[in-house]
Amino acid sequence: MTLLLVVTAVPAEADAVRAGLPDGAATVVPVGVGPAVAGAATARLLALAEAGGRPYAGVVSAGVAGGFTDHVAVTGTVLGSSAIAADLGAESPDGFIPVDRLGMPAELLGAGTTLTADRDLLAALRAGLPDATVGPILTVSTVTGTTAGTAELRRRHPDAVAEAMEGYGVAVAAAQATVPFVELRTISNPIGPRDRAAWRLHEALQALTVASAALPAVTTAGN
Ligand SMILES: O=C(O)c1cccc(C(=O)CC[C@H]2O[C@@H](n3cnc4c(=O)[nH]cnc43)[C@H](O)[C@@H]2O)c1
Repeated sequence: MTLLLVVTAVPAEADAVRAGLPDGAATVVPVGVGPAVAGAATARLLALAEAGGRPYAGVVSAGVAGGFTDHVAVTGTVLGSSAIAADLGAESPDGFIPVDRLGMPAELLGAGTTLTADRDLLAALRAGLPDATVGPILTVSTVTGTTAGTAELRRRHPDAVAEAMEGYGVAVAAAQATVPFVELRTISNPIGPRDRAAWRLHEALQALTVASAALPAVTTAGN
């Protein structure tokens, strides 16, 4: 039987996912914070599974996230239609330039700054989570924490529903291993001026447990 790999940033998120899953429904691993460490760790897990003759059927980047509150409420659930590397590029006097518009050779850019979720995995999760908000999820290396930063992201990505720190890195690892990818997040805080004390982590982790009950359907998607 092929298995699903669910990667989270921190152990508390992994525990929340496991609490919503039947035993053995997925391998759940906290791989660390940020796109680089999450991508590298996910790539290693995928390669080891493949080398062992038991490749994963899909990879889910799961956890809590900051939400664009015009799209989703705090404690709500979001599904990523794509993972966008929102701060990979260059600043200029005329504004931010995404890395795929810097004139570099295409072969150096992989799939570019936007990686689309696997259609079948996304459809399976949408079916199980009809109240989830679906849209692009931004991946940032720096948590947005000002009104100006929020407005700038909003201007550049008006359809984005949330930001987190791992999705794009995990998506790159999945794409290079040709394993389907999707991102599932619950909202712990609004994106905006930093107010860490107001994060509703406990409720977001509870929501993550509830949402994770939809994950077993993902294993059969597309088969
Ligand atoms: O301290 C705890 O108990 C605890 C429990 C669960 C999660 C955490 C985190 O610190 C999660 C970090 C993780 O969350 C994502 N995240 C959440 N909000 C945002 C945001 O506004 N902007 C970007 N990322 C966000 C991110 O993926 C982090 O890796 C602590």
